[in-house]
Amino acid sequence: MADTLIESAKRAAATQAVKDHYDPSASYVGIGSGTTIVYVVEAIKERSTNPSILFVPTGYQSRQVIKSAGLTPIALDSLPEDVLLDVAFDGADEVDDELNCIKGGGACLFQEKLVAEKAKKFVCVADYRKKQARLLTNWPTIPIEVAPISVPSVLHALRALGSPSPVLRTTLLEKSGPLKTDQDFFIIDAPFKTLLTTADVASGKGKGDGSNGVWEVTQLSAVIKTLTGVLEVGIFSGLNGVDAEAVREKEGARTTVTSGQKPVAVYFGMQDGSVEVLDADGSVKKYEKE
Ligand SMILES: O=C(CO)[C@H](O)[C@H](O)COP(=O)(O)O
Repeated sequence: MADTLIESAKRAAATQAVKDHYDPSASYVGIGSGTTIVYVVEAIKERSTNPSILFVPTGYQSRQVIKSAGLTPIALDSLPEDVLLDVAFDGADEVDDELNCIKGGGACLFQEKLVAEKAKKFVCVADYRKKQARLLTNWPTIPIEVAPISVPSVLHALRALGSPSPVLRTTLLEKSGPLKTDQDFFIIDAPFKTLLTTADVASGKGKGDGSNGVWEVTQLSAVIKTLTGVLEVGIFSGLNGVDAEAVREKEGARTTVTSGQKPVAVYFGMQDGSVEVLDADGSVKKYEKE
């Protein structure tokens, strides 16, 4: 029963997100990974009238989902450097009040971040379990993609940063050893205390610099990213694509490398069948069950 509720919530959120953000005249659309994205692709398929749209996957599973729907995948690195995706859809493991996300539950965080950053707008789709005021409330760990040889040193550094028991993720069949990502890297799952938002820090709820083991989302992500051997961190924070573009327009060449990785909107399928949308501008919209 709970499972049916969760799947209906995912489908409702995906259908609404596609209705609001998928333009059938788009050229390039990013498609994330996980179970929720399957409903996004299903909804896109229903609306797609343009066979020339190309879909950019975030890994093996995502590519399979695109192909099974009869849509055309294109690798991210086949695109011209200056081309942006019109939109990218993806799921998340947890999303906070500021639209910061934890991703990487399915081990695809590196390519997911590349695709989110390449999109004019990244739209996140999730069910009600993922909606939490602060990250690391319900979802227990930060997924971190690392080079295999760096595992002992990264585990050691994470403990020093305040993660009590970071672990190397294994395959479901534990005896098969560590799970390998699409890059042939490994994943470390690191628990931390519940993360502060930037608003928490601004209002004096803590420095968020790791003192007493308490981190703010962006500061923790930045510190982990500096560890040698870390390819990417499963925290999507900072600017979103629309804000990043505004910075580029205002400041020109000096900041052309600025890219957004946060969603512009998150669609949550709720238990009562409605869909709640958190927008980057702080507004909340509700679509009642159809
Ligand atoms: O980040 C991801 C994979 O690395 C997924 O988007 C995330 O785990 C959500 O998955 P699901 O839709 O199955 O709950």
